[in-house]
Amino acid sequence: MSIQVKDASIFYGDFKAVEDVSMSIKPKAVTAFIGPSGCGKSTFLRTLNRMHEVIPGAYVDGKISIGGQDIYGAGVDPVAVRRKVGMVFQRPNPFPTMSIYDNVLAGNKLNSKRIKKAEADSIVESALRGANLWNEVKDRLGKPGMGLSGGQQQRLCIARAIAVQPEVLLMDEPCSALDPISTAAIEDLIHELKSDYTIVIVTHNMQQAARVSDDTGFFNLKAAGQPGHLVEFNPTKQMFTKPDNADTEAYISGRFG
Ligand SMILES: Nc1ncnc2c1ncn2[C@@H]1O[C@H](COP(=O)(O)OP(=O)(O)OP(=O)(O)O)[C@@H](O)[C@H]1O
Repeated sequence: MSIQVKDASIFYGDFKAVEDVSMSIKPKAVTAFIGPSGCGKSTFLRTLNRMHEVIPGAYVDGKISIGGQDIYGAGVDPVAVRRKVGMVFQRPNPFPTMSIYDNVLAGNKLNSKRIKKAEADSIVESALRGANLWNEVKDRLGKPGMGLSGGQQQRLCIARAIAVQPEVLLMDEPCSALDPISTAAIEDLIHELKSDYTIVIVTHNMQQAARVSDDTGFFNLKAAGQPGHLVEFNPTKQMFTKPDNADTEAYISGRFG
């Protein structure tokens, strides 16, 4: 599903963290957000599934539509939005007391009343296959999710996110806690997942943005304490070879940030 953002400004109480962002995110493609610390990448990402507003006093101005639906429209249930727009966080966060099997199903159990065993087994297998984890865990599905390596835990969290069949996957620095081999596994997975999902990823790693994304948005801050804004949004290839903006060029060539 495509995501259309029009004049979004994002607040924490009186503090405007992000100002006037407009962009069009393509369906079944990977879009990366880059930019220096504090420019509002994560804040903006969390507005795409209404996670921002769980912080008291936090709100969004402007319009955000996903697949044509205004997700902040009157009567829209934020829980339904979050079901459609899944999220994977920086640190793998499997539920510590749950088995691998139950971790994958955690979202489904919240959403629906009862799932038959055969259906549950099939959801678990296809989500774990989708997350490239099945072969590593199929013989120990009843063991705790916490017993996996960091990279496996992150793939388990991706399996949990895709088990509810979302349309969009948001990833907030999904590799920042991982070693290079696990990072490569997640990047390969992102590449495969984009044939089924619209993926938006925040990353500090510009090489990663260049490797995994089709489009890139560069966010920046005019000065500390000022709101972040979107400087440039372009196909990744162009962004990393011939950016439109001099500040983008300075950032990607490592002159600041
Ligand atoms: N819960 C919060 N309450 C108040 N202000 C916040 C909160 N979370 C973030 N901010 C502020 O909003 C601004 C944007 O932060 P955000 O974490 O979105 O930036 P970022 O670009 O993702 O940074 P980083 O790359 O360091 O993760 C910062 O000024 C930050 O201090």
